[in-house]
Amino acid sequence: MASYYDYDDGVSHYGATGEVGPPSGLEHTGYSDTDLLDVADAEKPRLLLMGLRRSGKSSIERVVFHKMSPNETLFVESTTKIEKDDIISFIDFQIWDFPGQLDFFDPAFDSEMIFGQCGALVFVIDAQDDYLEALQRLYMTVTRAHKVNPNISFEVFIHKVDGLSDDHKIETQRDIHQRISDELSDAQLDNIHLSFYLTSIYDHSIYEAFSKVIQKLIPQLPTLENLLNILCSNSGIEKAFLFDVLSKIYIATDSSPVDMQSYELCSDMIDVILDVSSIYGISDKDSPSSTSTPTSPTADGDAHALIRLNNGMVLYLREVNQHLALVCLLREDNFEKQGLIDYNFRCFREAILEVFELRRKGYSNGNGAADESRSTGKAYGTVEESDWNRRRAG
Ligand SMILES: Nc1nc2c(ncn2[C@@H]2O[C@H](COP(=O)(O)OP(=O)(O)OP(=O)(O)O)[C@@H](O)[C@H]2O)c(=O)[nH]1
Repeated sequence: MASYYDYDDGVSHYGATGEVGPPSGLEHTGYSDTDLLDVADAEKPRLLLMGLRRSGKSSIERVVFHKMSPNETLFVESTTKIEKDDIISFIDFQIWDFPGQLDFFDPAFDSEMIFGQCGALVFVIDAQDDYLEALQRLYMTVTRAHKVNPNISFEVFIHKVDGLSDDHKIETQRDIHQRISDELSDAQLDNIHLSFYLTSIYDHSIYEAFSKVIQKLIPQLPTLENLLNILCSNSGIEKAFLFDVLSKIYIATDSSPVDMQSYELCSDMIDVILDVSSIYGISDKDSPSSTSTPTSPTADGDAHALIRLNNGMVLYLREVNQHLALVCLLREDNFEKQGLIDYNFRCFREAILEVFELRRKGYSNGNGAADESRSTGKAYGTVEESDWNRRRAG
């Protein structure tokens, strides 16, 4: 049975009742110093968080992956060393949070090692501040990283936009895009592609942006989208999201356009279910079949929930496995055939598990997938609980 879990730092986390230490889903190693890289770290896909001091890098990481409330980030201390964070969830990767005052010309700065296995580089710009210096740093970072590893995807978060009017947001994004594109084009580096996102930790925009960043690291994305499309068209579902429950990042959605309101509703539903199940659900110890420490909201790993909205729509959540949940939005009329929807969901779940099972086998046999992961920085999801336990023990 899952519950919110309090670390010493008072941050709420999703984990298993009665566990001592970090919850099974999310572990913060909090170690520093690049010299201590071990082999396992070197193999994990890496996501770098860079930007000037106080731009909001650590806050983003804490809010998205450690459930810190946005207001608490006011007290986050400045990062002085590279902080690595193992995200052991459905998406198994490492986040490296860099200090703002990073010096690229320091001989200790090993570009090859840092950018070599990087899948994505997220550069955070404080939109409430003068951003000219940040743009210079962005240019320097992108050109250096691209030289070492041309496969990195560059993601620019134009951050703290909660303090800006809608017009100002658009104008800032346009200006930043224009300036950096001009600089890259002057240096004949037009082949470097940057993606821009308007973000704030005070709303869902940061989750939405991170979802898109992470999706680029998931090689199975087209298959997942296809499966979701098939599910939606055969079950009368208007919109479906496949969520990583721990982070509330959606790892895939069907191909109909994402509208922010539907996304927010589906994402909020996960919070509601976790909160309710942590208070009223069956505890892990109560379950006779309980042998391990599942992060599933129910003992049998088959959680589902339904919320009827006052506009004739229904929100329906089904647990896929301990890390993933499907949340969909459909018309109440279509929900009359719930049996059909549930049957289709079971087929969908089997297909998803098969996709990742194949990948996992490739990964653990070392027959190509792992090598591919190392060179592209892609994240390989796995589904077997035993596998998770093995990794945690390691
Ligand atoms: N208004 C607003 N403030 C934010 C947002 N994100 C972060 N902040 C604030 O920005 C300040 C700096 O955040 P940090 O996360 O420490 O910034 P950092 O980039 O990690 O800073 P260094 O560790 O010094 O490099 C904190 O006071 C946060 O509360 C946001 O989306 N909106």
